[in-house]
Amino acid sequence: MRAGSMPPVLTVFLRLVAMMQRRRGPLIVSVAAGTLAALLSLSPHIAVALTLVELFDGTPDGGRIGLYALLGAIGVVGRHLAYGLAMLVSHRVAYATQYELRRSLAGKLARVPLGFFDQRAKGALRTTLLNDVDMAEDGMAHLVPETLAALLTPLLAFAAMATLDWRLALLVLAPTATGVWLVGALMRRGGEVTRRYQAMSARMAHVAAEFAEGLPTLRSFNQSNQALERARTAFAGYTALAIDWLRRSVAPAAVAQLFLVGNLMLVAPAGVLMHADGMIATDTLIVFLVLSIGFGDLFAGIAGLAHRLTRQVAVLDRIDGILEAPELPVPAMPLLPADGSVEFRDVGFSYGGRRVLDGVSFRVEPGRCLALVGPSGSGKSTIAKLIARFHDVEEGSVLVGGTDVRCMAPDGLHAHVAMVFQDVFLFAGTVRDNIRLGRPDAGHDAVVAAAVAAGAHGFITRLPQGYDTPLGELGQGLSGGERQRLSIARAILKDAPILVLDEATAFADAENEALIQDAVARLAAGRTVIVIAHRLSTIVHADEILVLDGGRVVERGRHAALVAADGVYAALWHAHEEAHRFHHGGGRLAEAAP
Ligand SMILES: Nc1ncnc2c1ncn2[C@@H]1O[C@H](COP(=O)(O)OP(=O)(O)OP(=O)(O)O)[C@@H](O)[C@H]1O
Repeated sequence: MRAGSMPPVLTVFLRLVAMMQRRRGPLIVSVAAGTLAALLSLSPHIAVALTLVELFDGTPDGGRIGLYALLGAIGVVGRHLAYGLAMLVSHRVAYATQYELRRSLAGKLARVPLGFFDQRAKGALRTTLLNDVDMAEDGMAHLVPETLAALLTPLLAFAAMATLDWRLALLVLAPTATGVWLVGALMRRGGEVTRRYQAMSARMAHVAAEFAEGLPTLRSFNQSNQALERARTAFAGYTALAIDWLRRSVAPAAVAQLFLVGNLMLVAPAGVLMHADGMIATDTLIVFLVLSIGFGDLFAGIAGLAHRLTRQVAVLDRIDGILEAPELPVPAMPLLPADGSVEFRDVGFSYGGRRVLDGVSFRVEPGRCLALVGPSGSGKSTIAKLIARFHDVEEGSVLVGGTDVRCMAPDGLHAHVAMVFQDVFLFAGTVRDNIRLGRPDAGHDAVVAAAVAAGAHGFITRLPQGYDTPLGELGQGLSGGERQRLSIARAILKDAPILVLDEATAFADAENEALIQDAVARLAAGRTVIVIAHRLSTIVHADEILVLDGGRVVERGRHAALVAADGVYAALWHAHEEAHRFHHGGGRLAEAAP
């Protein structure tokens, strides 16, 4: 937490207030109405006190007693009206702030480097945008006004009591103040436990999701016992932590609660002694006895409020984690790419201090094909991502169309580069909308032409509503190959001069593979292609092959020369030939590039 040694409750409170800062006026109205409501909650006590005073007077006046009863009743009604007003105003403020918060989060996500999404699970982002913002709304609508009212009301009530008799007023306050201090101490200790509790909940959610999604695969490999064990451990850990937390906090919380409402135990004997000594009048004693009961109630909710505030810590941390994420600097006068070339000049790059690319240089002329080959983890995908500026390089430079990507506006760069990755994202919308992501203003004919070229038209027309068929979330109901062909149709429609391709056929079946290779060949024709090759047969005609190992270029050249050199590539090639001795496909992608 940034606010140093400040107690977490206070920091969270101030952060919530800061979020609502722009709506200070309505916030003040809400707090004032909430305070009034809490003060009016004392009205029955005051009515009872005044009635008792009247009764002990010797000559009670029925009319006056009736008036006190009426005032008490009006107070109760007024309390509910004031509370309603406080909630109405604070919810309006909170919902408006929540909307702005979601808008700034979404806006921020549109500006952070694309590499930002590598590091976090998509589920976590969804949780922050939906659940965390909802939780923050609860914080803003309820916790801020209620906490302020819960603190202001006793202060005002105390001031009123002090005008009657300051000594008794202090006695009313003493146990409550001790209780508040205890609650604070409890919260400081509880902050760490709450964090651990939330981390454990997140871990349990992760294990549960993995368990539910992975169970079919695990069971088919007879490995479900292990997963079951992992899930059991997580569930047990969660329960143990919850019980530990309960054990540590219940007793101190009960003691704190006792102090918060225990003022009558002090005021009653002290008041009676003072009355016997003639230090206070009977009226004053009655008023204090009755009010000290109500005064304790004013504080009763404060422990609950403080606990709910501490639970906001993780929520606000996650929201701030997004809002404060660094953005890529965008040039004031962006330049445009001049052609379809791609060049790396001595590029060095690390992920969080771990070096993954070192001194990588190459140049692909417009319309040519460069293939990236190498073992898993050698840096192929990282090179592909740096072309689209998912991250900024640490050393050297990446040039697209002769222009450093850091000198371009993101829109300009993305219009110039199409990426087709194995991990196809389809959103809930029609097939047409999904293809149109490539060019939102494209007409029906252009969409169909792209689908035809991508070999997707056939299966689309067999769908119940053709191009208007709504796709379930993430394109459920389509096969892997069909999803890939939709993503190729998208890229064809986009018609960018540079294509970065993670060779998408690795997991397709034989029929799909042929279709996808044809589609990719049509997509690649006439463009600059940088392909991450998993199957060497598809890149034998590439203009240059870059062999990577541990983030360095260890060999480079054309296929024939590399095989002849008898180095790393030749070994990979022989292994490939061995594995595909009976396989006769391939060679089409690189043939398509001139
Ligand atoms: N977002 C990330 N954060 C941290 N490390 C990463 C990240 N992405 C990749 N890496 C690491 O960087 C190295 C290079 O990864 P990269 O994905 O570029 O390799 P690759 O050659 O494409 O591998 P593969 O063929 O398995 O896809 C790997 O060691 C990988 O673990």
